[in-house]
Amino acid sequence: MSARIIDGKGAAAALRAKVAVEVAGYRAATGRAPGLAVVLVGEDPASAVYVRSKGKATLEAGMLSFEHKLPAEISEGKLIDLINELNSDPAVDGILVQLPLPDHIDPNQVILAIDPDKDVDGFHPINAGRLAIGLTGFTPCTPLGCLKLLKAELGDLSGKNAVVIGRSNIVGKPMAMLLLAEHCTVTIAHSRTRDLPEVVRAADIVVAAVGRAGMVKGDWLKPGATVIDVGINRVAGEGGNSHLAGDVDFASASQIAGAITPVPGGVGPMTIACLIRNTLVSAARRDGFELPEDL
Ligand SMILES: Nc1nc(=O)c2c([nH]1)NC[C@@H]1CN(c3ccc(C(=O)N[C@@H](CCC(=O)O)C(=O)O)cc3)C=[N+]21
Repeated sequence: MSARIIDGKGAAAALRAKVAVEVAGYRAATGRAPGLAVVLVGEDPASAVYVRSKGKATLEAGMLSFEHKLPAEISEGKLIDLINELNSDPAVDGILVQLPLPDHIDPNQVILAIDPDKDVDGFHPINAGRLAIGLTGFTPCTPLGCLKLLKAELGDLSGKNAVVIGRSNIVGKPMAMLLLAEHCTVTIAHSRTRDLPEVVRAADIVVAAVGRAGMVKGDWLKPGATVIDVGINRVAGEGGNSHLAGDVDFASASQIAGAITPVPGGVGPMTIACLIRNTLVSAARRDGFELPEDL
């Protein structure tokens, strides 16, 4: 084991503490607390767990949490009615609709209904466009968390070769945009990439977001590379047990990488910390309350 283990859990706790300090200042200045509305449709147990930890983190930061639990059978129209109410509710600074949604609801229609200036997930096309052209908006929480870990580890990223494996709207594409804005040379690899191991071997920075447990092996890595593992895969073990595994084969990768995030305890906790951060940013923008540059 030669790699440094990047402590995402610790970094997330530190970010949440910084946010809490700023929330206190915001409340003192404005007489109100930032509010996050989380909408959960149906009873998916994994989603229920995430929603609970988001609610807890929101309250711990001194913000208000509004949870809306809707039955799986709710129509797309009724869900959008709720979003419209939240859009015009002055107590709500951020709106998050937990994905995935049931099959009869088109997630694109739902995301389009969210006021872009309350879209703390950064999933609305307006925010994707703002990110792409360098305007102020909201950056999706998982890639933002990855970027914060990378900058804490490496400092200036300018000129580095970065390979993002995965091209989702939620992680891969916005991650590539963020790294480009940091002046990296960015390659987006995906399931049809030819000779992926060779592509990855050129990278100083590897962000793996493919959803396949253990896919990225140690011998794919340039020695000393910084590896950010976004994967959260539940893997069946012996005796009906299961555990979480990343997209990177940690045992082999940690022999070669310079630094690597663990799963759990890496990117996941940063995602939630960045959601809290984005909610405060939303509230602060509405009131012209100044936040530290680097929050
Ligand atoms: N609109 C929307 N926004 C999201 O941000 C969103 C979503 N929908 N749907 C589901 C995914 C997943 N997600 C996670 C957040 C934190 C952890 C996390 O903290 N994971 C812990 C482990 C948790 C465990 O033990 O299960 C860790 O990696 O250490 C994981 C996953 C946010 N998501």
